[in-house]
Amino acid sequence: MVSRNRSQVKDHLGSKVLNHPELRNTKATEYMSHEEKYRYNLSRATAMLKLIDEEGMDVNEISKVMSHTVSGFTTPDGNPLAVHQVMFVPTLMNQADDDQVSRWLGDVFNGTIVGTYAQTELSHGTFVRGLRTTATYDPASRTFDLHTPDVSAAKWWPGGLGTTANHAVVMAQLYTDGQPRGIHPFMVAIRDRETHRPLPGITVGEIGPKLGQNTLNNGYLLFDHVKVPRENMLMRNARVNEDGSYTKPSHQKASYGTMVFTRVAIALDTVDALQIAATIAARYSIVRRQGEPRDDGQEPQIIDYQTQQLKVLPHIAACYVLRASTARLWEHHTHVTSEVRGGDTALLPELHATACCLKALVTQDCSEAIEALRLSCGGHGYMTASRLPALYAYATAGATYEGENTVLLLQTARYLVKQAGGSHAPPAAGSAVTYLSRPADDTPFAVGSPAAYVAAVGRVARGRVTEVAAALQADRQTMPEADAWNQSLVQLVAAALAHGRYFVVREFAEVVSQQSSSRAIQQMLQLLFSVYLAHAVSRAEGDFITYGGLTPSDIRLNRRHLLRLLAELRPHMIPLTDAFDLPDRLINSTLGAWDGDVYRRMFEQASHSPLNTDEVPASFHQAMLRSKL
Ligand SMILES: CCCCCCCC/C=C\CCCCCCCCCCCCCCCC(=O)SCCNC(=O)CCNC(=O)[C@H](O)C(C)(C)COP(=O)(O)OP(=O)(O)OC[C@H]1O[C@@H](n2cnc3c(N)ncnc32)[C@H](O)[C@@H]1OP(=O)(O)O
Ligand SMILES: Cc1cc2nc3c(=O)[nH]c(=O)nc-3n(C[C@H](O)[C@H](O)[C@H](O)COP(=O)(O)OP(=O)(O)OC[C@H]3O[C@@H](n4cnc5c(N)ncnc54)[C@H](O)[C@@H]3O)c2cc1C
Repeated sequence: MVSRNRSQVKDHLGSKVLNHPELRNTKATEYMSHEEKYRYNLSRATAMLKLIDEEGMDVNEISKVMSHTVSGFTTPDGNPLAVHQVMFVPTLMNQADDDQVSRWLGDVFNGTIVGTYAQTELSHGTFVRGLRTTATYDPASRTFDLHTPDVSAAKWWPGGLGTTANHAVVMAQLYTDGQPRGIHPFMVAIRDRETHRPLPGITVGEIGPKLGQNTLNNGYLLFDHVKVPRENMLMRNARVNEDGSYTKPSHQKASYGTMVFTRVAIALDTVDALQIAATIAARYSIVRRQGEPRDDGQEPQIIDYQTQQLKVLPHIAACYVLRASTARLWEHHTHVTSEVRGGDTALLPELHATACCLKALVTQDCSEAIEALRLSCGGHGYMTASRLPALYAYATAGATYEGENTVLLLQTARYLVKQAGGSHAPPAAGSAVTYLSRPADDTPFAVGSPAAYVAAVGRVARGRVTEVAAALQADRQTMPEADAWNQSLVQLVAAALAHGRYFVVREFAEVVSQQSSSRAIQQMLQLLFSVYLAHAVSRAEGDFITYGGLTPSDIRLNRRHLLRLLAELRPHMIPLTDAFDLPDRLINSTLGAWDGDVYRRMFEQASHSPLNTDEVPASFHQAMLRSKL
């Protein structure tokens, strides 16, 4: 199938998804019960899966239909099949051997097997090595015994596990030949394929309400000595032979591959949520007029307040910059994964380090930005029907799942300090860390020069990383490793974020320089880039003085420069958000529709409140009168 660019995919989806017979008629779910919401979202998620199958979509296209933009329309309260599609299927494809793939994938694609990715336990999420579910091999029966030693080791969180999945990839501590072999993946049937009842030895259920995505259907799972055939350990990487002998994987962390993939997918996808929020806030900021009338007798559009421009416009620039860098990461992931499948794992450490820091940077920036955009819509931004609360709930979940952000930044920092100290294999050509082994870029700072800003961002990253690497090295001489590491945690996290910021701006600088289709587009990209850079400096002025070579006078100039740039960007705000190409039904917000008919839509949504059905609700007689208030 010919690969389509993002916009073409949306056009294609526009007809396929929005007009799909089982998807086109949407219902308001706000007043549904938990169970009704689940049923509604599950039936729509199933229709989407069928569509993916009928269309024969490749992974890039699946990523678009599973994206937040589309899922807000198909499964507004969370997709109970998301983890099946984004984690379970990719795990089978990348970690099952060829025999296993041919054994299971037919049933996965015909919908007989529906799965989840069961890793996190009640007492362990971050520290994967600490998981306590065991898989003990018995050569006599050629089975693994899967067991949950106590309730704190119950699997807790997996999406779709609650009531949807009948299989799980279970991450468990492997014991064979009496030896612990670390965490490995096992394909486990948890519910009967026909009756959907839990299989013997399995306790399973749903964990309860959350901040958002309540139909993601997160669940719990316990095993009471459940026997699993030897052939159900995923064996593309490590193997357990019939006699119990163990063959190591080609890379120690090969079984963590699904997490790398999902981090990349989350980074890419969270920008979609930001694009929706930015479109809503931009449109509302034009429609909304409030304040002392101006010379023309009209109250001002709120976007003409300088403070409102600062709340909205830098986040539109961020949509462009983060979209470009996460798309590049996605391409890089595809390349490295094919190398790893061919047995060459040389690029894996850096991919892991980059995926960790971009997932963290993007989810952190996007959740902060969406909250700022929600506040920019005043009271109406607090309404569920604005869609902004749900967008925030979605983005902020990304800061926790698939590796809590602080923990992921520390993984990146670990790689960076090793590179800075020369104790890691030297980076490959084109690596994102070569700047650490070169002299600092001494391009002098000048407002108005994106190249000078990029150089300063690079000096901050270099300064942060080398400083913390030196502090760590010094502490290691006087205290145990764990204490030395803990002593530097805050600075390590800051160093990893600074490195992530440098990655992002370098990638975008390249995108701008390679753009040749139109001078006007290039100028617009340059303006967006300038806004992003000036805003980045304004958010971390101390860093740019300490490490970036900026003076207090540069900082003052940058503040003024940013405000001038915002005024320059303001007339382009609507075309720039229209260019995200988001149909109203995908935006699904009272405040963010293309025609700007905000107030009529707000009344229309209020008419759905069940409390408005009767002029005097029954509760008045039942509660208020009886209690003689
Ligand atoms: C054709 C059909 C195909 C289908 C394809 C479908 C495609 C769909 C596509 C796209 C969809 C996009 C849109 C959708 C977007 C998403 C929607 C989201 C919906 C909801 C989904 C919710 C999902 C959430 C799921 C989860 O949360 S699962 C649980 C995740 N858990 C974690 O992430 C735990 C975090 N902790 C860890 O990862 C580890 O514990 C640790 C912190 C890394 C430490 O590990 P460990 O203790 O084992 O490490 P050490 O022993 O200390 O060793 C460290 C060394 O190891 C290296 N390392 C660590 N990890 C990795 C790795 N992953 N890879 C490589 N190397 C690794 C590290 O660098 C150290 O190396 P050293 O050299 O320094 O020693
Ligand atoms: C909506 C949602 C969906 C999920 N879906 C799935 C799923 O499908 N499958 C699955 O297996 N899991 C899933 N999870 C679980 C998720 O992956 C974990 O919650 C996540 O990895 C964080 O782990 P934790 O809960 O143990 O956090 P904790 O590690 O307990 O974090 C608490 C605090 O401790 C800090 N901390 C912990 N360790 C360190 C350290 N070494 N250094 C410094 N600070 C540290 C953290 O920074 C954080 O501030 C989901 C979670 C959510 C919220």
